[in-house]
Amino acid sequence: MAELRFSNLSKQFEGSARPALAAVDASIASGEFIALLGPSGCGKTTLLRLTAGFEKPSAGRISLGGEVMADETHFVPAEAREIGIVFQSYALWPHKTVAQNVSFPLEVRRVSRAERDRRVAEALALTGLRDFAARMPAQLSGGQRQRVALARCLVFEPRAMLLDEPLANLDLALRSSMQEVFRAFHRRIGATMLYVTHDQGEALALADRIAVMESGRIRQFAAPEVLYREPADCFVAGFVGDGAVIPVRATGESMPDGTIIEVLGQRHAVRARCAAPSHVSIRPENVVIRDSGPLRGRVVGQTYLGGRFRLQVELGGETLVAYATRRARLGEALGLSIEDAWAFHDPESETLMARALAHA
Ligand SMILES: Nc1ncnc2c1ncn2[C@@H]1O[C@H](COP(=O)(O)OP(=O)(O)OP(=O)(O)O)[C@@H](O)[C@H]1O
Repeated sequence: MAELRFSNLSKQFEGSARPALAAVDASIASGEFIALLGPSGCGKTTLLRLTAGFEKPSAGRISLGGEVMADETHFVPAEAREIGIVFQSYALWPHKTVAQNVSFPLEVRRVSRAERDRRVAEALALTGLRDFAARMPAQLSGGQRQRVALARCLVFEPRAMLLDEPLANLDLALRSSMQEVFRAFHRRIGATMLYVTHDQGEALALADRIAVMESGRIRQFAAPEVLYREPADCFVAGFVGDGAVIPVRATGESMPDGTIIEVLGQRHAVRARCAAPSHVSIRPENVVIRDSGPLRGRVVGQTYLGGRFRLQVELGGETLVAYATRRARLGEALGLSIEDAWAFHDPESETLMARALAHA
């Protein structure tokens, strides 16, 4: 498996006013599991298709294992890149058995019969399909078909694997069991994986790092817990996870690992990496319900999540999200304090949020 690198990568489709990808820079280490996450039309599939070699970049470079796959002067065609692809639609041959489907990439590569049989058996064992070798795709469930697609991809030992919403066609229960299959599969073979998804739960559960995309750009590329705890801007704070994103006034007073801000009519100590934040991301865990808290809010919405309630609490024209262990009354007044929230500087926020909403 090989390192994958995008340098200043752009794609402008003919007749389109805005670039589908705008100067994307990112490096993916060998063996990393990366999720591309973002709203519809943000450029996820375009980045995957450029990596696969189905499209040519308008500018910039893609390299794999230090070799240039595409730039202004080079273009390695898709079939010569040795990249495996798993589509949402499975794309299996309906008239071939499971074993024949998995064997196909090896036949194309003129691998000997004995070696083919050995590698197909290994790929079927790895994906839990040993007992299904002789079945036809029509005799399989959606999850089993997707495992055939996975086996067919890994059988030729690709340099990287691209997965385009591979679980989007499956029902909720099957999705979570297939997530486990993907995770175990990645642990076993240590493949470099680029996984496109709309579903942030899936991205947070599976990926080593997530690239959050918006309008053809990567807004933040970080581990799931960093995206959640330390979003770089308003778009990421609003798109990943739950909670409120609120403009603040910086006081200029610093403290270890943070600063003091004014928000909701009070001063609050927050975590921050900049001296003058413009916004705060307040996750539900950051809102502590306590009678003695300095803030007073009113419950305007409530959802039972199983084990706890998700409350929407309005104060000062903003709506915070809090978790509670007991049911609240709509309209009930609660004392609150804000603890361990994260503040950041994002001058672009308003334009970005407007753009994202226009796409939603
Ligand atoms: N072949 C094409 N010709 C013209 N425009 C295109 C083409 N393919 C994609 N686009 C445009 O490029 C932008 C990015 O599209 P892309 O399919 O990469 O988004 P996406 O993030 O994968 O969206 P989704 O989650 O809906 O699949 C969109 O504005 C889309 O309309």
